[in-house]
Amino acid sequence: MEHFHYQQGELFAEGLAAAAIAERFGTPCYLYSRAALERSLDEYLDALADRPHLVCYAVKANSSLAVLDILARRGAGFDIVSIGELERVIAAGGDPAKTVFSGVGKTAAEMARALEHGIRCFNLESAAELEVLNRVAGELGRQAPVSVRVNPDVDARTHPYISTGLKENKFGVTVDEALRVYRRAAQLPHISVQGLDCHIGSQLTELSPFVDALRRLLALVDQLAAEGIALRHLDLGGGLGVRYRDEQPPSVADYIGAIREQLGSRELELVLEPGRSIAANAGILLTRVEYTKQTPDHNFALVDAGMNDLIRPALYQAWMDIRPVVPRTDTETQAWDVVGPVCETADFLGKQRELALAAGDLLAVFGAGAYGFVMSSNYNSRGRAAEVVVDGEQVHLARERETIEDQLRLEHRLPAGA
Ligand SMILES: Cc1ncc(COP(=O)(O)O)c(C=O)c1O
Ligand SMILES: N[C@@H](CCCC[NH3+])C(=O)O
Repeated sequence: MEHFHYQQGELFAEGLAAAAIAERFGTPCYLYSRAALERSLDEYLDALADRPHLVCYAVKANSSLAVLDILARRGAGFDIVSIGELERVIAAGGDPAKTVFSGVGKTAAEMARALEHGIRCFNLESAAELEVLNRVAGELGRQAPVSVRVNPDVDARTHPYISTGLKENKFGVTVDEALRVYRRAAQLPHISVQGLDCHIGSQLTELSPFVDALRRLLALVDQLAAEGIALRHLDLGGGLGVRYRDEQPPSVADYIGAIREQLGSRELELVLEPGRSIAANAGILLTRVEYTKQTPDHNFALVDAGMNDLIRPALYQAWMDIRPVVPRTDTETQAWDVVGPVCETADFLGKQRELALAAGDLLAVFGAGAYGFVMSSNYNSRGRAAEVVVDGEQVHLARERETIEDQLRLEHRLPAGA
């Protein structure tokens, strides 16, 4: 059974009516399905069960403590890009020893904290970062485990803002530079070379860019081995796409199958960093229509979720499915622009959507479990949405709706007389 499904004329999240959840927690509200999260993680774990592997869920996709907790209990490791994400992993019960640290701008303080927690690996993105890490590890009397993130220069054929593996992107180092970085790393006293890393972009809907990147990586693995630098793992990053509209991304099983075919009999542990493919379709955003406004050429449905709550449509012109929570039969279907209350023309969730709706109706935005709440902001002094997890017939509040008091708590007027 789908975790979000229509039954008796209304939307259910697992065993609960979405309308009742919206009533209880208010809108806008993010809703995550525990079973959906577990199922998507299991697809990775099952496909890799008979070979050395570590699935490091990319925390950036959805860093809710409740979500991390669910995935940690199910056996996930984590891919982090800041020390804040590591603190979340730890607070959620995740294991630092199963955590890899990516990102182009790690600070010395972040490195020190990650070393103290004993993370599994640093994915280095530059030669300069290697020197800083060696120094920090030396000061702490530790060995820092590292991989070098290679930018294989393959076209991920995705939105330009989320492509990361082209030579013009800021991520990783070229294959030639990687060789130099590994040679240097092998000589440094506080560095322990562990693996090779790459991540070529997000929302990939074809296998060929992954396979091309992997071939280039394996050639480098062989070259390093010939120089006496043996690697323990290969980290292929994340990036597998999901279906938002009519995309046809490969299944997790086919994706892993293609990787396994290239790996052949190599013993290397395979590390993956999936984010979107674990979380996107495990979440929806519930929002209520506050007003409708019809002009001679446009129908606007003004909803209570804005671009500050869900920025993907505004930022990438991303198409996300919008459906009524309780579909009506008493109004005709028309093309609606579903727009938020924020003072920006880009503040829309969807345009020209064929819907039958009226003020007061609830809408659900699908595929909102990844890069949804995590990219939200307080723009227009709006409080961030509540997050809840549905678990069978139970519902847990994962994050309270943010109030203006929460926002004001960190701020100060100038002192009197200033
Ligand atoms: C280094 C790294 N790993 C993993 C991911 C997760 O990617 P996705 O959510 O597309 O699986 C990202 C984001 O694109 C990333 O930058
Ligand atoms: N935030 C992007 C994905 C970026 C991936 C980050 N490495 C999205 O919503 O599609």
